[in-house]
Amino acid sequence: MSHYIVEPVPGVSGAIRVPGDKSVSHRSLMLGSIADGVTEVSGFLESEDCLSTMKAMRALGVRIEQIGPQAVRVHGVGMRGLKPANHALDMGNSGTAMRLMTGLLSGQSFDSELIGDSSLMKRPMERAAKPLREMGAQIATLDGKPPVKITGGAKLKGIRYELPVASAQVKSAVLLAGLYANTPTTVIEPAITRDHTERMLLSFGCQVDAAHGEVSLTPPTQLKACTLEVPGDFSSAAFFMVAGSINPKKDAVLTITGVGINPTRTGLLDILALMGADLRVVNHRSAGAEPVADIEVRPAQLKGIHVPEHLVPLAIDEFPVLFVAASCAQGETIVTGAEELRVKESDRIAVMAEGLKAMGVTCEVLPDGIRIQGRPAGRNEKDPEAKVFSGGTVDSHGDHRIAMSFSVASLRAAAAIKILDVANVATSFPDFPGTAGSAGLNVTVHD
Ligand SMILES: O=C(O)C1=C[C@@H](OP(=O)(O)O)[C@@H](O)[C@H](O)C1
Ligand SMILES: C=C(OP(=O)(O)O)C(=O)O
Repeated sequence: MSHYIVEPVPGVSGAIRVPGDKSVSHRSLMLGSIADGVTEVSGFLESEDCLSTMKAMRALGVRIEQIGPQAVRVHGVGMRGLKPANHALDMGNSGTAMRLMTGLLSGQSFDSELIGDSSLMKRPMERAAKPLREMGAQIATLDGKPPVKITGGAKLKGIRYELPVASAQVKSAVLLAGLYANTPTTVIEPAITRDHTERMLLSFGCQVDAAHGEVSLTPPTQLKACTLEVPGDFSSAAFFMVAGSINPKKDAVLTITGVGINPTRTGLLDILALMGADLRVVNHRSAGAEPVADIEVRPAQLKGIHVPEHLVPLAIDEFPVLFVAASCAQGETIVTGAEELRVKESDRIAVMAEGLKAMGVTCEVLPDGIRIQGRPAGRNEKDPEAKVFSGGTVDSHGDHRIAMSFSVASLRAAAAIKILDVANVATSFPDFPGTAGSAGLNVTVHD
């Protein structure tokens, strides 16, 4: 099992680029595959999660070429052109791939089975299966978990579905099945979640209307291939936003270039601003349907806050690294309304609390969040170099975001941090140690 050794460093600075957006990359393969014509994708994230989706689409008969670094060409087969795979489709570590594919495969004429790694096999799938069954799909799960078995040939009807949890994956699964329904489908969200599916469907010529927390899709006769540009992943940039904020190097600027700043993803910008961070979003431009900018980060003394609950879904993958920021803040940070963190690649509340405690941070696990005491008692709160973390060994429990978050903690650690079970960092950020190194962190991989 591989691990990281992360040595303390004087600070981070300079300009870095993070790899392509994972959510957008998955969707580009799925929609490109069922479009008519050839879809070219640039900035594609060649991470294990997206490669699981690529393998699945290939197994369903789609020709996908990797035509250069981060560039793929998808030879769409049309909405009715997918072929049955001759084996179960392995979605690896990816909840997004499994839930979106459940929606897409519900509308096909053939049977499919979806499996995944040991983490994914424990994650809840009924949340997607339930509305899809209401549409007429035939889906079986095992005690609500994978394998997900989809019986083909169902005649789908459009539904009006009120999501019980704020989930872009469930919303997207219903919309993808809605492409194959005989009437329009509407999804009502309890809170705003990422809208990449809606934006990309529009790029493929599909009619999607979104307003007042409702998204409606009119089933198209075809999707038209297009050219897609994938922006840098905000969730990967998040590690460096926190690194630049807790940076012990005075007056340093860390710039992350080409980051997707879709407002349904940027909750961390708002949360860090409330904590007193100095983040500047500059050089606004767009990558097709997605807004992009550069983000400049300067060190700041953060203060603890109660994170507003409406920001939780807009920052859902950023909480592990936010907990690192909160540990460096003055005073207490409270997160509530975030029970979804318990059903990600790991229980991110429990696993982060375990690691923070192992490094001397006082925190209390709540059923739906956490309470973190910034700065362990007795430290000089005025000294930007005060060490917040003791160093030592933490276990990521195979969760990529936990491993990267504790790497960022090294900036304020008294000694090296050994992070266990880090291979899954490649699911979202294949060269994290390299990019982290160019910002000034010292992350080495060991077997
Ligand atoms: O739709 C997506 O691409 C994603 C949605 C979120 O999951 P939920 O929908 O389960 O909140 C997020 O955590 C995941 O990393 C990616
Ligand atoms: C939760 C995540 O991904 P997924 O649900 O696709 O496994 C993530 O990347 O943090």
